Amino acid sequence: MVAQNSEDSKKEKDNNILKSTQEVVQDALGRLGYPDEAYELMKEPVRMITVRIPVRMDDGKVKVFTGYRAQHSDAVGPTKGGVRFHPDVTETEVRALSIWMTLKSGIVDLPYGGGKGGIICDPREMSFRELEALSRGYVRALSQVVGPTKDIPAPDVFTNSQIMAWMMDEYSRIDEFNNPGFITGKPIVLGGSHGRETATAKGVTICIEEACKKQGIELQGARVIVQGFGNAGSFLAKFMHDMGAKVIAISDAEGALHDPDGLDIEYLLDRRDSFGTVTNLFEDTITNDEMLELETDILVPAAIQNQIREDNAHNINAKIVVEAANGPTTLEATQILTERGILLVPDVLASSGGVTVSYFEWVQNNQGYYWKEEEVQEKLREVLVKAFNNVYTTSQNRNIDMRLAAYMVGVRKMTEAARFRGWI
Ligand SMILES: NC(=O)C1=CN([C@@H]2O[C@H](COP(=O)(O)OP(=O)(O)OC[C@H]3O[C@@H](n4cnc5c(N)ncnc54)[C@H](O)[C@@H]3O)[C@@H](O)[C@H]2O)C=CC1
Ligand SMILES: O=C(O)CCC(=O)C(=O)O
Repeated sequence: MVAQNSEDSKKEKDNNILKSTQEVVQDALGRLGYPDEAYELMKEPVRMITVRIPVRMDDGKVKVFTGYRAQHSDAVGPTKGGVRFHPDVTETEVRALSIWMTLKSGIVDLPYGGGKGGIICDPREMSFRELEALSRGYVRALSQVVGPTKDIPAPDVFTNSQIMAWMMDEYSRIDEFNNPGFITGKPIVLGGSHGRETATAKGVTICIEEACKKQGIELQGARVIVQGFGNAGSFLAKFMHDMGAKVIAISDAEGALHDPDGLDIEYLLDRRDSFGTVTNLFEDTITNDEMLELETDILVPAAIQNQIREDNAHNINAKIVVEAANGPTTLEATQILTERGILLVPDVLASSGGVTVSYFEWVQNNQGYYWKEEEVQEKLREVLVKAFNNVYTTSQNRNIDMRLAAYMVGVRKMTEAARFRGWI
């Protein structure tokens, strides 16, 4: 009964996420003067695929997993976006995530539409061999509809460069030649790009720097809270620490650590496991909800959806909220934070560093010529600073919050492409 209830509540939350996304997309398109057809086209993915993947588990029994791939829009170019492995993945969540990927590509001006995938599984409870079989099975099931000119996957929650390597290998076998451009976030030796592993956190860092400049906050000595200690959160905590900010709290799925004098980030990075869990090594922890309400200068949700909601938004005690995660703040909470004068830098802008360097990886794969780390970092900064200021200026000029402004910037490319193609 409890499981049923929590499943229902997750479904309800995902429905709300999709509905809110559609609401803001419609508002953004309307303000730009596009016809209703533009919204009809944009409100759902053009293609939604469900796959069933049989995997022989280590105990000899076959378990059948359910996976999804949403291809939101191919108006601009191939679809692009990560694949998450998580027990709570739902079809609705993947649909919403694919719309956000179209917005991200529009905001940072990439030649892609949005895509997103997910498999309902708990990789923390699976062996290496089982994970490999699942990753390969997912690619086999989707091989007709993905590929370097069709739909290009990448890492997301609980997936990493090893999983990308297995997927790339499987696709290359099916395609009968080595095809690194099929997927991004690969290990460097298999055609991965320098800087992809840290790209999401680097992009968030650049947005924090820009937001601090606008709000007159000195980053040196500023207090920072980071929710989630995986790919996005742990590198972000490190970058903030290296830049002289004071990371006073971090968390993972098990709980949170708080030290008003600043945490020992190097030690925590050293001790975290491959799923971004570290708080289980400590006795003196607080909950994620308690952590979100601590007084701080900068709050970065870098874990999962629905963390800042109507019921806790009034208690958020930060000057800036920068969304590294996809969908951590509900629409109602966005409004409350904005009314309270808290600057919220939305996910579709703040977390777009990952897909930006994924694009660089794909370009390098296509040309077979690889860039130095400095070149990647320089290009990433150029893209993110421009995107941040574009969204910020739109928000100031139109007197709207940064989320709506980001959506206005993000919807334009896809809609213009669809118009030129004669679709709307
Ligand atoms: N990896 C990437 O390149 C990108 C990731 N993102 C987003 O960033 C967020 C984090 O992704 P990654 O760092 O890649 O994932 P990850 O799998 O590396 O780390 C996830 C972290 O979140 C924590 N977590 C999971 N459930 C939680 C809960 N209920 N409460 C608190 N913490 C919880 C985990 O313990 C772990 O520390 C996701 O929303 C993802 O979609 C966005 C853009 C790109
Ligand atoms: O790197 C990519 O292609 C996609 C990253 C992603 O899934 C995201 O930004 O949410």
